[in-house]
Amino acid sequence: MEADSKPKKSGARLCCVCNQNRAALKRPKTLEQICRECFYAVFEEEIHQVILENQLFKPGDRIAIGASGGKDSTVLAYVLSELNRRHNYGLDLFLLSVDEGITGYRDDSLETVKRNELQYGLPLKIVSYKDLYGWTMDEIVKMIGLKNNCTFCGVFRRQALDRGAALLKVDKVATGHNADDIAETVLLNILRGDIARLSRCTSIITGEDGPIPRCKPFKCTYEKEIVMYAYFKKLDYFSTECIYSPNAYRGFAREFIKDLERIRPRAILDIIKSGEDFRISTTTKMPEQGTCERCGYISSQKWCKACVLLEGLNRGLPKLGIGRTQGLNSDAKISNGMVIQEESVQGQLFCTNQVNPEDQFFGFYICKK
Ligand SMILES: Nc1ncnc2c1ncn2[C@@H]1O[C@H](COP(=O)(O)OP(=O)(O)OP(=O)(O)O)[C@@H](O)[C@H]1O
Repeated sequence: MEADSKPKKSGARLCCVCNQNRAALKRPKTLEQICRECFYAVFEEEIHQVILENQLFKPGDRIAIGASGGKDSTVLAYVLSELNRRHNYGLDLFLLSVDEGITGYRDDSLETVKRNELQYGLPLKIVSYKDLYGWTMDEIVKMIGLKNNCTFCGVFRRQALDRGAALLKVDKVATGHNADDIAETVLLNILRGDIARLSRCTSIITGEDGPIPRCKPFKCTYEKEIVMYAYFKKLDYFSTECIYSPNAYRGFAREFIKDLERIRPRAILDIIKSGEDFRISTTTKMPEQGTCERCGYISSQKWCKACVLLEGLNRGLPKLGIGRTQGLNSDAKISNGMVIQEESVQGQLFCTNQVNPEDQFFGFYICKK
């Protein structure tokens, strides 16, 4: 009889990486049986390689991590701090949070970010919709209901992150968008017939033509692995879904991808790859970037989307900015550097040259009536 040279451990499998320790989990991305220590190592090393291959950062860069308190951005803050120390990236890292004003959701998740600030020793900056736009999401939802509220939130958050990043004077914003998020967005853009957007959603760095570029170090990182990492490392994160996000269409795309992943884990990376290849072959052009005549933020239209949405809110016509924005964009007139609407408006718009010295983009404020 042949002698069994393998260590006997009551039916336990060995880690396929170190061949020493007992496997503690099956890696969702590769289905390999792996021990915890090796999982941490491969998880972090893959992110490090993505950062190097795509030259996401330069020594001396100031980087704001978009910190929502959720699993993705919490793991991102933790892993980036670790890699920065381990590999001497030479980065100055900051946490940047946007308070959308959602009671029972963002207020709680911001408490988590405040703890992360202390746990990881990263300075935190919080900017709020209320201060920037005069409206909280609670107030917006009260006015417009649940339908379409994600449009307001998404547009405002994008600008709010840029404005917070400008206050921190950072070179780049890193967000926790993961491979599942990107695959989902690829599918959604295809389903909407919006091939032109595949370029932006699959790019690991975006906004290089805008005020502050963004990057996604988790572009190739699977959501399930992020959850496992956070769980095993006992990271402090907030795990409730937004109370205002009944985005059914995205939900279907998400479920579809999860089903595909169960059958074939590589499907997630393959969808992203398909999105990238579409990008190469498409001749569809994105609109040219200019600046919003009202607030100075980047825009391909006369007015940026946030100004159009705000105008609707302030005029008590919240649907104004949903869908096509052409009307408002052709209505606005400029007089002495101020934007004047032809019709009388319920909520008046005031433009001012008194720019907050710390704020590079906005030279106006809007008073809500
Ligand atoms: N309120 C916010 N403040 C700062 N950054 C944010 C905020 N909301 C989202 N982000 C950034 O955008 C990324 C993607 O946001 P999304 O809303 O898809 O959340 P998510 O996939 O649940 O991520 P997370 O688990 O980090 O909340 C986040 O990982 C984070 O980096």
